Amino acid sequence: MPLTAIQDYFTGDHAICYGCGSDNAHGLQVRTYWDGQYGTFHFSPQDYHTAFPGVVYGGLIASLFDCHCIGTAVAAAYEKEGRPPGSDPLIMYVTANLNVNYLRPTPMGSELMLKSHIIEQKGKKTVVACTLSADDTPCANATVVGIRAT
Ligand SMILES: CCCCCCCCCCCCCCCC(=O)SCCNC(=O)CCNC(=O)[C@H](O)C(C)(C)COP(=O)(O)OP(=O)(O)OC[C@H]1O[C@@H](n2cnc3c(N)ncnc32)[C@H](O)[C@@H]1OP(=O)(O)O
Repeated sequence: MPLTAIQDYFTGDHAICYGCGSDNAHGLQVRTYWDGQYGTFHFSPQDYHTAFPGVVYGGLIASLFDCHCIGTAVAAAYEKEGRPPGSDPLIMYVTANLNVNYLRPTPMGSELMLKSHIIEQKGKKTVVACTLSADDTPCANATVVGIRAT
């Protein structure tokens, strides 16, 4: 597991994203740790992240999937090119498609774990799959299509 998340290499205009920008004080601060096979991210929902009593808001879950999977696509692209993360020329992806399945209510009060992996890397398109678990129980999964922007 790397000590530095891929998003910590993003600077300037690439660090303002609501989901993962380190310069966005109001953002979610998604951080993706890529080990060459899986991307991992832990998130603890706050009281205001609720949908109804005891259950995490689904839109928040979609946002976590979005930035974690795009971070996974970026990290995997650097690896595929045999370059250190963050090295020039900068690699960035945007989201073309985000598909979420809510499998069961995601409980408030537990740390959430997102685990992602690459389904496809072809040309400028990368497809990433991800599962979100609470207390080792999968609560949602997603597929994200990322398109290389830079
Ligand atoms: C400064 C400038 C750089 C900025 C760099 C960003 C920096 C950021 C830093 C932080 C990171 C944040 C991460 C947050 C993630 C977001 O929130 S990003 C914001 C939300 N997303 C957007 O605003 C994207 C809006 N959409 C677009 O700009 C364009 O539709 C896209 C996504 C670039 C694709 O357009 P395109 O390049 O013309 O794509 P095209 O050549 O037609 O298709 C390429 C491939 O993608 C597939 N594809 C295209 N669209 C779709 C789709 N909707 N569904 C499925 N597949 C699709 C095609 O089928 C094709 O597949 P193959 O035939 O190659 O197998």
